Amino acid sequence: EIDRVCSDPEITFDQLSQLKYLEYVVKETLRMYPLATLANARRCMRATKIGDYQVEEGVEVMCDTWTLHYDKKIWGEDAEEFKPERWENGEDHFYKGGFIPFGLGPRQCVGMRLAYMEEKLLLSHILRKYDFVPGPKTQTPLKLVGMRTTQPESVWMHLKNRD
Ligand code: HEM
Repeated sequence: EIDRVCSDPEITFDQLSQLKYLEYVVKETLRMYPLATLANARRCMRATKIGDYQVEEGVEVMCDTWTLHYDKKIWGEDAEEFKPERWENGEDHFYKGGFIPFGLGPRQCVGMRLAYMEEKLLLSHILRKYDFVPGPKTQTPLKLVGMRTTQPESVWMHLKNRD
């Protein structure tokens, strides 16, 4: 896909928008590894009821993004598998609010579009020249570390020249 769409040395914004499969890969990665889950906490400003739960003013409420992102009722029996194809029918195909790596609502991550663009741009430049190949030091599954944001403990990969 990248070879077909990005034929010039420079990669444009329009070309990035055409990289649909790469977008599915990025989304699927953010589903399986949501890296900033503590960021979408909220403080209740006025006592209210959410479903069966009474929430008092001042209480901090946090959604468990990890559980949501692996919920088989939303994603299907293959929720544990890395499957970019599941995004082919668009995001609206899933339960709204089931995918929240950037939070949701008026305070949703203001950098979301920039983050998508950066990830796609960087990956396209690398993948045009190299294949990622696992080596003896590659950690599988990834061991995540961190609290407010998480990242893999190590990411050892070999870059194999595609020429
Ligand atoms: C993959 C990358 C990123 C992830 C997963 C991420 C995730 C998040 C999450 C979960 C929130 C909380 C949203 C909520 O409360 O509903 C947030 C907020 C925020 N993010 Fe990001 N973010 C990313 C990249 C960025 C970038 C690149 C920028 C800026 C250049 C940025 C700036 C912000 C700011 C300013 C807020 C606070 C927004 C507000 O409270 O109105 N983020 N982000």
